[in-house]
Amino acid sequence: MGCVSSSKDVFEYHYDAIEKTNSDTLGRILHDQTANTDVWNTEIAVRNNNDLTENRLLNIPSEMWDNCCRRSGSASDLSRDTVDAYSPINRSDSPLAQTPENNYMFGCSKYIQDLRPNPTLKNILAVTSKEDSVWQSIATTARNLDWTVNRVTSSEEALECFHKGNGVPAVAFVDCRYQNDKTVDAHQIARSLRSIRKNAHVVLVALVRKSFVVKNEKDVTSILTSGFNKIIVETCNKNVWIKELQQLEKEDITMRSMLAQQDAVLAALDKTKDLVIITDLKHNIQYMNKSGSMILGYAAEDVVNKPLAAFHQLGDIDQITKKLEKNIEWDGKVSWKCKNGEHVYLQCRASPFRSFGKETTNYIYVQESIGEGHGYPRGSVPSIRKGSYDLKSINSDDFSFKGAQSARRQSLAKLHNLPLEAPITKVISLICTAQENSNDQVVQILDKVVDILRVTELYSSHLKTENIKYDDPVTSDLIGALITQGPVHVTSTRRSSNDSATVKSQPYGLGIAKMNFMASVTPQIKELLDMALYWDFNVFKLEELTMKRPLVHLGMNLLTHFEVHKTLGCDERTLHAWLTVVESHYHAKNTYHNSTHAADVLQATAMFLEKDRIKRLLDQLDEACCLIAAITHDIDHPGKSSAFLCNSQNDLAILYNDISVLESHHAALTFKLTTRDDRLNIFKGLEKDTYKVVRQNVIDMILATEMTKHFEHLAKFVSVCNKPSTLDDAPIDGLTPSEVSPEILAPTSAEEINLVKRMLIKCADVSNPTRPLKMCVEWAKRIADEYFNQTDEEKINHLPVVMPMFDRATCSIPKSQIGFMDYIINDMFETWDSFIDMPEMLYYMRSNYQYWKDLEEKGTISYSDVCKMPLATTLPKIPESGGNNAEN
Ligand SMILES: Nc1ncnc2c1ncn2[C@@H]1O[C@@H]2COP(=O)(O)O[C@H]2[C@H]1O
Repeated sequence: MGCVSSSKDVFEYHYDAIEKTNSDTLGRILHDQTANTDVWNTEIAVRNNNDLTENRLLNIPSEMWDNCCRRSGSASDLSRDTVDAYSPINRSDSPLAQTPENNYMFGCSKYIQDLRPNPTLKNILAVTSKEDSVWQSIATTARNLDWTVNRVTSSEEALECFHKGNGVPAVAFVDCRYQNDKTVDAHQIARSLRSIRKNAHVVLVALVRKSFVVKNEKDVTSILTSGFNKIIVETCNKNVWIKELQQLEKEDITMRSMLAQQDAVLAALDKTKDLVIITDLKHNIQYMNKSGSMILGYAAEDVVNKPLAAFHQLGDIDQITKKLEKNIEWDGKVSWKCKNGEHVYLQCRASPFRSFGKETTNYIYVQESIGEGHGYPRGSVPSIRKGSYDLKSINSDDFSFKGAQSARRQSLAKLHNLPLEAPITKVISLICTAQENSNDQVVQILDKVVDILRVTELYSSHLKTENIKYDDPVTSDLIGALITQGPVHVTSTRRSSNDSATVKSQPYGLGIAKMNFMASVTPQIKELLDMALYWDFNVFKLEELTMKRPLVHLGMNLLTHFEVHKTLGCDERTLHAWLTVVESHYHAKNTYHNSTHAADVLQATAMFLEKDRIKRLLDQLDEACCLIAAITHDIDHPGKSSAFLCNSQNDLAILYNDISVLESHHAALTFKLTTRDDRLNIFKGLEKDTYKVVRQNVIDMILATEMTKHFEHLAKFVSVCNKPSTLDDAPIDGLTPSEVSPEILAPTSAEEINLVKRMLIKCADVSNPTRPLKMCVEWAKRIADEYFNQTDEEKINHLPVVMPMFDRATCSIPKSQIGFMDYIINDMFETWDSFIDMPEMLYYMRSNYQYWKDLEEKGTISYSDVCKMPLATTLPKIPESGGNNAEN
């Protein structure tokens, strides 16, 4: 049997396919682009005694029969001049429209043989004005083979049969032997028939005289191009008709069944909510279903034959197509460009498709159906999606819990129909849609998911000391205390008689601010401040050199470096006065929460602000806010935790209703102090609206330092901000910034920038474990000391002991540091480093961690042990130095 091809290599390919598939009905056509005329150049290969030979038979003008595909008969058919042709697969009105580049093979015999033709299709219409012995032979043979045969005598009657629509014959035999017969006009019948889409698959057979085929190639072409599929030479030999009819049944009618099924599949694809795209091997779109058109907003003609990449938002289309070309399925999120400029981000499965044989013929992209308004540009999803929340069909079993679930989902469905645009309602809708087609187990799990999502504090951690399994009790105490809001719920409610929150250290007084503050500092301090923008800056040395006034010194240095006074429109004198007053409101007696800690946080903040990524994101007003927040974030810290203040019913806890007590106080006091005296009011020069912005920003950042919200802030930052930057030059996952979708790019919205600023101050606030070892250990001792003081005071005053493990005599300092780093520091700083790129910070973090681990292995190391210990001085140098070496 044969195949059709316009080029030798394709022919050979086809030859191979025939051999591999044992096909006896393969067909293929190539549009001949080399010819000037628009023709379908066809060749036929014939298997004859297992040898394949190639014959050129016909060139068929494509304008007459645009999707012709020719198939040879068997060798014996050819010898008796039977020419078969069929063309049903690629009608121009088919969505899979044929294109010059696009070649379709079809008719793999195995595939066809597997398909049983619909018996109602064994239905012949004989169109002839003369019922002679040839017709009788055809009719009798056909009826013996269980065909239904009807006869009409004119073109009009024949067309009426097709146009009526009921019981359209599968095969029409048209008598073409009498060229002058006006009652049966073969060309008119063929053309009228083919002009109606539903008749595209009717097999039209021309009954001709032998002389017609032998002598008249032009007429053969003319008959075929008018729409006939087959030309059969007249004969009364019933064996020939048996063979023809069997062949018709086995191949042509089956092909028609296949095509009907294909139409049904295409209709189904048009009805599905999923977005379906089919491409050819060159990744040009051949088909997009109606959902696709509606979701993306393109008409079929906008996309057909266009490269898929043109509708793709991400630069990773190459990765997808490369996988497909290796015959590997691809599963993931794809961002498609809509006609209106928006884009939709859909879960997509892309698969290679083999029509037959071993070679891929197409690629199919199926995008997960998602509910109304979820991911689609607004207004672009038409009523096709209506009813997608009809949940009646889900689990209509009589189990009562299912009934309850169903009712719940129905009420959720109602909720989704409200014009709510909140992301969480979209997410819940998506889940409900997913539940529609899920099994009971998945439905129950998704119900739980919905329950979790319904709580408002989506990002807040629900970690509770009672349900976290900590490695050791010190960690449990520390992390539990840090992340738990409000008072500790224990029986004792006795109020502290010695409420340290009311005890403030004396302010230093304003003094006389010099215009050139730096000129007044000692050379030693000046030298130290020259290192203010290095990560190993020694803030303890500054504390010592400035007699515990590091904040004013470092503050003046860094605020003028960032020209904060210019941004705020104030003079240096005001800046100095303000810093002096702020520093005076830090409690020098606190071992940790004193102005040295504020200076340390300020220094870390300034370093972060110097990072390229941050510089590109923040403007000067943002920078000023960050620095101001860092300076004031712990102002008037009593050296006790919020929990302590709540438990002791401190005035601040009462004022702030046990909610974010300390952070609220730091923020409120910052503005109270700053604005009550013009001489230190650094905001005095700001416009009203700008002041509002600054106030909001500073408050937001100070409140962000509250550790009970740590996981909430971190999760938000990770989910929203930790993406590649548009402005980064370095390739991101192999993509250049221009190839990366805007939606996965660096944050730009005000809210996203806020998340970055929150993360920035949070990291600065707890950066001490990422400092050089000497400083890291000093901070660890200081915070532990402060915790011990609190425990002591709690015990003395019979208050609930917030962190009982933090007992000066017994607490293991390495354990406390390992716990703090395991739960709070390591993940946060890995995340932050991946955003700002600060290798020295990570280097110290990791080596300090190892230091604590090594110590821990030696057994319990108490506070006094750590105080006595000489520090390891042989730490390896950091790969890329962030500055001088504080170890020295
Ligand atoms: N090295 C450390 N070890 C244990 N806890 C710490 C350490 N550094 C900071 N913290 C805690 O983290 C908290 C961050 O917010 P605060 O400054 O209010 O109080 C801080 C301390 O309670």
